Amino acid sequence: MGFCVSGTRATIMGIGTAVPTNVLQQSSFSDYYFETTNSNHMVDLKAKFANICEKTMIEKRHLYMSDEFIRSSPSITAYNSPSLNLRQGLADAAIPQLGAEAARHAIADWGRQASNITHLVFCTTVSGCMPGADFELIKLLDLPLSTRRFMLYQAGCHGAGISMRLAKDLAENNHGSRVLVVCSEVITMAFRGPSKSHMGNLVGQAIFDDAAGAIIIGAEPTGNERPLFEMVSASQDIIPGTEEMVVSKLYEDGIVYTLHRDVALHISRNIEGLVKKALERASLLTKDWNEELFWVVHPGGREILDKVESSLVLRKEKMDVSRKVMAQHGNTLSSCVIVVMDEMRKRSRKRGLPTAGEGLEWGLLFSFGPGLTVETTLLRALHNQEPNA
Ligand SMILES: CC(=O)CC(=O)SCCNC(=O)CCNC(=O)[C@H](O)C(C)(C)COP(=O)(O)OP(=O)(O)OC[C@H]1O[C@@H](n2cnc3c(N)ncnc32)[C@H](O)[C@@H]1OP(=O)(O)O
Repeated sequence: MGFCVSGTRATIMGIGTAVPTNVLQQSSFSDYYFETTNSNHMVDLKAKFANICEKTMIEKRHLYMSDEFIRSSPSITAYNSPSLNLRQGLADAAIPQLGAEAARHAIADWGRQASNITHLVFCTTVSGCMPGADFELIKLLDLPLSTRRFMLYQAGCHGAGISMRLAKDLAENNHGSRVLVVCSEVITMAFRGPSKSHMGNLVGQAIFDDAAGAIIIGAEPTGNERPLFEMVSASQDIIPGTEEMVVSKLYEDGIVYTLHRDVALHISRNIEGLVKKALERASLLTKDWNEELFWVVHPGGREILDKVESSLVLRKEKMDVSRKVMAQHGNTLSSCVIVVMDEMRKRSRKRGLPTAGEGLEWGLLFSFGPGLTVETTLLRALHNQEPNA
């Protein structure tokens, strides 16, 4: 069983992910963090941080920075110390490396040669240099020098949504094009010690982590391509009056962000309207959002998933995949929803379901970022990639 591809619409033809090998357990992270940042004297703050870590429902996280690097970099473990050179040096290497690993998996999943890629959209929330991570990726993957590149720095957690929307436009308007989207994130720029007067930093230290995600997007699949999802529509909205909710600035001591207590509240108050808008735009008359839709929601934090779920009156299992990715990876910024999509199609295949979208045809992908900005992608799951499905 499966659904047919409709004409020239962009489809997702391959997905890949990558994480660094250094794994931190969340249950012991407060001890590790306060020890390595020489902050054990801040007893009350440490207890508060341990409580936040527990409430995240994250189990483990992956970190590009090694234990040795963290312990030998006092300018990084301080709350604020000039450290941009050191941070940028690490990001210069990490962002393309991790992105290339995810891209190799996506290309293998797609099944065609890297030389068939025509466009590259590279996105990261951290780092900034020219020639950039997109340029490095061309070298690492030996992509054609004529690959048309788009580099998005300081993209935010909604970066995958932006990149996919751009890739959709490219794929649908350039006959035969195959767009490689890479979202690569490491928290190297923003890892810092605790401060009593900056709780948003502490929340971020408890949830943000490293991962890369890559996808291949193209229209009009050829015989040997087996698309997973069709991208029916892709849109962006700002939630009015929320620009102070998530703010990230680059200083000489790295990226400093503020996370307001009410991020989840604002997202959940607006999500129903955005769902309706996306469905109406496609003239989709779904009545039961539990029975008829699959959900790929950015795991920004436990509270965001909880509140989105309750405001849309979704059954708990509808957010299972986002929760699993959050538990196993934390919030990996822009790459997170790609990891969720990958997990969903793997789980669907394992369970023998007919589509990569938990057996359903229609689904919504949401990524959230500063602004607050919401990227909404309406997906149509085509078929499972299991050869005999
Ligand atoms: C949306 C985007 O732009 C993209 C992104 O992904 S950015 C990241 C967005 N994610 C977030 O902002 C995190 C969302 N928050 C959460 O998931 C949850 O609040 C959490 C897991 C961090 C904590 O769980 P919780 O159920 O709220 O725990 P709770 O016991 O109420 O709070 C723990 C403490 O942290 C404080 N706290 C939580 N979030 C805070 C924040 N953003 N700023 C300051 N303090 C905060 C609480 O006030 C509380 O303090 P006290 O101990 O003094 O009471």
